[in-house]
Amino acid sequence: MKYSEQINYAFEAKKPFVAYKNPNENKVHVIIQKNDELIEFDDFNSSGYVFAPFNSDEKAYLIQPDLYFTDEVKSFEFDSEFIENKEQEVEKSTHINIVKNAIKTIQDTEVSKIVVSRKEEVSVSDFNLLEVYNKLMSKYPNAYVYVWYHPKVGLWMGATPETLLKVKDGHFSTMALAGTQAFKGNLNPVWGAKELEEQQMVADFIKQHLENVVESLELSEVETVKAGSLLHLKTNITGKIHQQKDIASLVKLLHPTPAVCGLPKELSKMFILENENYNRSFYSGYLGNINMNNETSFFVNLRCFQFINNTIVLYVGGGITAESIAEKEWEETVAKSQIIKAVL
Ligand SMILES: C=C(O[C@H]1C=CC=C(C(=O)O)[C@@H]1O)C(=O)O
Repeated sequence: MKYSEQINYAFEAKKPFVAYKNPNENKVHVIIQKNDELIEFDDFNSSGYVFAPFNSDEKAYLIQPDLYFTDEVKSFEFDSEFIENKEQEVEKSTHINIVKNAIKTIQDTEVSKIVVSRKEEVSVSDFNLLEVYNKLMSKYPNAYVYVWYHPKVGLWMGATPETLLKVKDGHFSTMALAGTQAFKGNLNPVWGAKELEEQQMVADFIKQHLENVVESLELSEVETVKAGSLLHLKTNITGKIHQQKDIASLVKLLHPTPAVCGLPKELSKMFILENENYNRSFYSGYLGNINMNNETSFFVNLRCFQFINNTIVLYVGGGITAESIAEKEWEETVAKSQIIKAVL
């Protein structure tokens, strides 16, 4: 079956579906649900495709795999149109104020990191779902690239560099991803103290929280990874779990990770909910298949956007620590927004 035809068919017929491509894989996986029932996800023993929001108090959904197939991805050539960043003085000063507020909170309280994010709207006159999805796949081959649709929720797309949790045959893997700088041709650049510390906090958090609940755990050396035009720092964390049913507790421990929320988790989450001035919805939530082919693989919903009424709403954020400079944090979100705008 051809993924392009099936995606177009499901979208036009208003059937819930998801298509995704794993990092560095040359095939698209497609899951289509027969009816348009909106199924809430709250049982980690279920099987299908999970789409969960940042705030676990809001609803997560499951797409049932009534039809599941994979299809080869062809290679595509696209001209990259560059969408100019228009002046965003109001958005910029709002974001900078929230970042300054986060820095002050970090200086004055026990909070050590807060991820501050924002959304940005871009009007698109002729949005072609398949064309944009193909562009995302061809431009970001080492990302997890998905398009998710439910007629009662909406359309989301993204190309994320971050794994939340993978579990297969009693083995798990996750990652501590944080720190950002522009890629300028060098895959081994020098990293600043702020970025190294920010990433170390994420790795420490994951290690501390998982080591008491898993059978074994190993951390790799920190490495630099490329995500589109950006570089991040990453530690791979792998090991064994005691039992398959541990997946629920691992996800609850990890989500939202300090790469998208902060430290400590509850206080930084409270800051975000009180200060960001918008609802993150599914941005910085997680998504992926659960218990399909004996495998669960969840990714963090980053570098993503929603399509509503001829408008793209894209979501970007960055980790704030005591060392942050507000202006630079704004620029980091502008660079992250370009990853999406490059395919529109
Ligand atoms: C929160 C985002 O990125 C996270 C992942 C990698 C690097 C990040 C950073 O450098 O701040 C963020 O923690 C986002 O892209 O919206």
